[in-house]
Amino acid sequence: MAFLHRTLFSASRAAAVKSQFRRSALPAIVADPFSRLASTMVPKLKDPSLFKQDVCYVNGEWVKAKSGKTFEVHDPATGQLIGTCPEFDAQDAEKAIKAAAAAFEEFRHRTGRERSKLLRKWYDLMVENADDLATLITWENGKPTADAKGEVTYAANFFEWFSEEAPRIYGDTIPSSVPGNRVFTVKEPVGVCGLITPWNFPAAMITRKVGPALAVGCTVVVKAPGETPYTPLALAELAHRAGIPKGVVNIITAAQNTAEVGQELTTNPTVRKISFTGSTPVGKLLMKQCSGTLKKLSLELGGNAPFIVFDDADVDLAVTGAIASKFRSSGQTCVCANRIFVQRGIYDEFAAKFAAKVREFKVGNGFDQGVTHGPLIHARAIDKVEQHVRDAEQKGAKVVLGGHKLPDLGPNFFQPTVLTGMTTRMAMAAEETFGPVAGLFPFDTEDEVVRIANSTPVGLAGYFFSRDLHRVYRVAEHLEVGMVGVNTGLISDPAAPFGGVKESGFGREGSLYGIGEYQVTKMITYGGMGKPLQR
Ligand SMILES: NC(=O)c1ccc[n+]([C@@H]2O[C@H](COP(=O)([O-])OP(=O)(O)OC[C@H]3O[C@@H](n4cnc5c(N)ncnc54)[C@H](O)[C@@H]3O)[C@@H](O)[C@H]2O)c1
Ligand SMILES: O=CCCC(=O)O
Repeated sequence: MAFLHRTLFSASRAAAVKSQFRRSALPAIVADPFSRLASTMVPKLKDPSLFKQDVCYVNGEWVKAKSGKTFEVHDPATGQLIGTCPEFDAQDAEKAIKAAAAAFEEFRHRTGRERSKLLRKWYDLMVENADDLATLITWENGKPTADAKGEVTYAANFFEWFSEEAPRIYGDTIPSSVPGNRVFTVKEPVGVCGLITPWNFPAAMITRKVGPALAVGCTVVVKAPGETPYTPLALAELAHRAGIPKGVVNIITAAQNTAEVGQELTTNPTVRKISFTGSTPVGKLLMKQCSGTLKKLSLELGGNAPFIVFDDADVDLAVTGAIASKFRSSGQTCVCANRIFVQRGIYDEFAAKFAAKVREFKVGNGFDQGVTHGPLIHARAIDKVEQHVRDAEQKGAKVVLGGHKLPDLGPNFFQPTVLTGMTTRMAMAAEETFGPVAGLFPFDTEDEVVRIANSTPVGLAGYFFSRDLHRVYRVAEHLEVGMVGVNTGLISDPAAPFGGVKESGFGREGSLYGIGEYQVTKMITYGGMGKPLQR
């Protein structure tokens, strides 16, 4: 666990990130894929063949969109073109679904041990190619290299975890209430799965779904996010090298056609399961679309995490936890602290220590040395952050630190911001900011803060800091969330069930619970059994 935390979260601050940018001149090994972009800033890959341009991975082959259409992908730090990707449409997606359906007939009958070995091989390849995967993540997502490396480790660990689960899929023997009957259950793979993932963890959100799906014998069509398609396509290349049979993993891309491809995945009767990570409005739409064919569904949606610091907490520990939870990936994770509640007796001390830590951040291009926080993903994200800060300011909050865009760095950069004097009338109290803005809300009593913490339609993660054992149990039990961090701001772990309640969705990813999301339970009754032996 400690290792995971180190790799995931503190690496960006600790490591001196070596700049990987080169301008113009490209050595021979970086020949084809980058050649037409030679005048832009191009990061160096050790293995350039991991950069897949203009092709998706379907039925074990690299294919273009039937229409020939492509969309552009831009570096969020520089705005420069990274490359183009196929604009798949419903027909292209249908081909991928057919490939997955054909592969399912064979793959479902492989033994758990065989599937385990395939996942393990894929894991090994991710580890071997970690530097290149991290480079792709930083390039298209913007997070600093050290954080991107942390994501690769986190992502690969889902394959490792589920490779270990694959050979251990058990059913039950059930005592029947009917004399002579024998009742068993077997766990079967649900079938072809449509997996739709967001840009904030270009690798980990995919492996967290694909790992359990393959472990139990499902086949998948992954719709990669239009903002960050190259990391998923590199994963597809590694799947190919790992010997994953053709059609078992298909990775497709779309930007403008996203809704059309989503419609195909959610309405095609061959697809038996949809797993989606993204915003609550899109999750609701996909659920509606799935209702026509009653697909099994997992929805990992938006949050609005309360982070509560009681006056009996270790303030320094709480500050460290709040920094990690709030500013991970520049605030762009669904489990980031969104509302930081601090009990009045320690409010000023906490605010001062917290702001001092934020002041140490270095914002910049994720490839640059010493940078701890990168850009946001796009202009829409910047607009939302700006709106939340201005709204809070107008309603009386004090901007202690930051509060503005950083146009000198690029259009997608925003200052890490600390606001004090927050109240529940402000937009940040009700909406997920998804950016580097920490609003500190004062509170007086435990009852009050738990009531406010729960007064939101979503419930993904919640955190609190306290040294009172009774309070620890009480508050953990009363928070209406799917995941609670007590005296820690970091809860993500492939071994732990990840998921929400209320409008944060349902289903659990990672852990042994993650396996069940891709299975159906079949009950078999054998009648007329159990007669006594004739002596
Ligand atoms: N609970 C979690 O595990 C989790 C993880 C990451 C992000 N999120 C949430 O995601 C949101 C941020 O990401 P976003 O703004 O990109 O979310 P989004 O819902 O707009 O997009 C997420 C993914 O869904 C795809 N998508 C969008 N509309 C679609 C449609 N009609 N049909 C099919 N696919 C469609 C997008 O291309 C993208 O790949 C936040 O609310 C965040 O909390 C949740
Ligand atoms: O943003 C959502 C996922 C974050 C995580 O897995 O820690």
